[in-house]
Amino acid sequence: MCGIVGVVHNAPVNQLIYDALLLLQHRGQDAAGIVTQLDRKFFMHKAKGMVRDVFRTRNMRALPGHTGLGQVRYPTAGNAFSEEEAQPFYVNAPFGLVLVHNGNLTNAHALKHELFQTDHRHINTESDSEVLLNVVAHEIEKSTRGVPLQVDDVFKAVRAVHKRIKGSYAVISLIAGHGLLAFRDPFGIRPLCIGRNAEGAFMVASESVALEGAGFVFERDVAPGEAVFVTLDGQLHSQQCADAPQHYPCVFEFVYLARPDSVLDGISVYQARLNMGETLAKRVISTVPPNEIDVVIPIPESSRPSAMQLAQLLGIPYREGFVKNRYVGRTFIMPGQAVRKKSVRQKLNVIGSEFKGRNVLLVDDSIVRGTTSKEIVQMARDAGARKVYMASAAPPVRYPNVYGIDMPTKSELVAHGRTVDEIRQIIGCDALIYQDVDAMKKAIGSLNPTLAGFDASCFDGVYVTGDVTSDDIVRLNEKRVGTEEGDDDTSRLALPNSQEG
Ligand SMILES: O=P(O)(O)OC[C@H]1O[C@H](OP(=O)(O)OP(=O)(O)O)[C@H](O)[C@@H]1O
Ligand SMILES: NC(=O)CC[C@H](N)C(=O)O
Ligand SMILES: [Mg+2]
Repeated sequence: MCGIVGVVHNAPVNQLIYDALLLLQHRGQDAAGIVTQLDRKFFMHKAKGMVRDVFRTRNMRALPGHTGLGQVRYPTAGNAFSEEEAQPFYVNAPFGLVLVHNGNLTNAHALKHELFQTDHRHINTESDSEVLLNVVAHEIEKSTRGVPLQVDDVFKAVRAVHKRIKGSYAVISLIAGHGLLAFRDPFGIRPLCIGRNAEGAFMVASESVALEGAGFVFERDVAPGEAVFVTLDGQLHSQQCADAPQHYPCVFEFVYLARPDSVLDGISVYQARLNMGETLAKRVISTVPPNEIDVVIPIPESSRPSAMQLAQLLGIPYREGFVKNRYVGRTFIMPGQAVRKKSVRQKLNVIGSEFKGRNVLLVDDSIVRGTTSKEIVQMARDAGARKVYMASAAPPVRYPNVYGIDMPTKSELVAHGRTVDEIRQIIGCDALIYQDVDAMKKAIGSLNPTLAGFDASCFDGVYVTGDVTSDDIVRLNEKRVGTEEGDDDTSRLALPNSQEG
């Protein structure tokens, strides 16, 4: 996941986009970029780093114009350490296009070849988003050849794009001199919503929190497969461009990725997490008698709503036992296992008195590589806890994700090919309680019964697009492994009884 935003206004947009990106920072910490448009000229600044570091006053001054877009990147393709893969991407024809992308294409490799051989287009990075931009450019070129661009040409192009690209994509693009185009894949895997402000300006963003924070009012989600086109004078056009759209948003957005104060696809992320805490409480009762738990302690940040609800249902005190260093970012979306591991200790510190002599139930939203839980359990023991139980508001993460979450290899997932007791031994806790896959889907899905379901592939191995082959997964793995600076891939976890396949 990355965070994306686009604005069409009748006033300067640079600060609005900056503010929105700050509110989307939790979706990507690796690189950030903004493009604005004045007349027909694009102005771009992008670099590696967090929003605050990438944009200095001089950079902001150099971003004039009333239309623009931006992105915060969490790499899921290509190389996390490459500055040139920061977004937005630009091509000069047709018209001049810039594009930002949240998601991951599963056929980028084949498309890159096809673009070169058939469309005579050159891709200069390993980024799937550069491939996507070139497919969009080629299809707009085809649909408008020789005549001025009409709104229908844009939709025709998106229809063709849907047919060529596979995987997950929420996209915002600017067509120089014409307007802002946004579209979402036919399964609506990655989120995208539209808002308007009092002056009639439009903002399209990954999460509703970005709209609200920038003074816009949420209007609606972009539907799966739908394209919206906002002309430079502020006219909004929209059309369904997919043949058989079905709504399967990524369940991991609700588990971890999105901010709790966002509402995605009609579901409050906060309420989804409360509901998961409720169903998790039932699982806890059947594993550890509640009278053997003295205190419920969340692992900051994302697990708090679930832990709070769980504690309330069990009638056990909810206490803060870990203090988060607010200057350390999210560890899961950091590139490289070595840096992730070091960061857990830098990020979280114990309040010893909450652990000493107590049986504690630690609650996290998810256990992926096990980096956090392993460290945290040890920290609880070092602080004098008698028994350390661990509960995860999400089920075991057993399968690679190919739709924009950086867990491409089975071997890095602590739950892959292991029983819960084997995972418990690795993490080092006295009992380990996981959410159940169906219970999770029901807990979140009950908040919007109109959804067809969820992409929960990392939990159940079902890839909703229906076209992901094991070869695709291997290829996506190859692209990622070995790209992580300072990574100790083979020693990621000290696994006593590995059954990796
Ligand atoms: O098993 P792991 O591979 O360690 O991944 C899971 C952990 O990573 C995330 O926390 P993160 O620090 O990224 O963000 P948060 O502050 O939002 O909880 C998540 O909330 C879990 O705590
Ligand atoms: N997490 C994302 O959405 C990543 C977008 C794109 N695949 C990249 O790696 O830059
Ligand atoms: Mg966490």
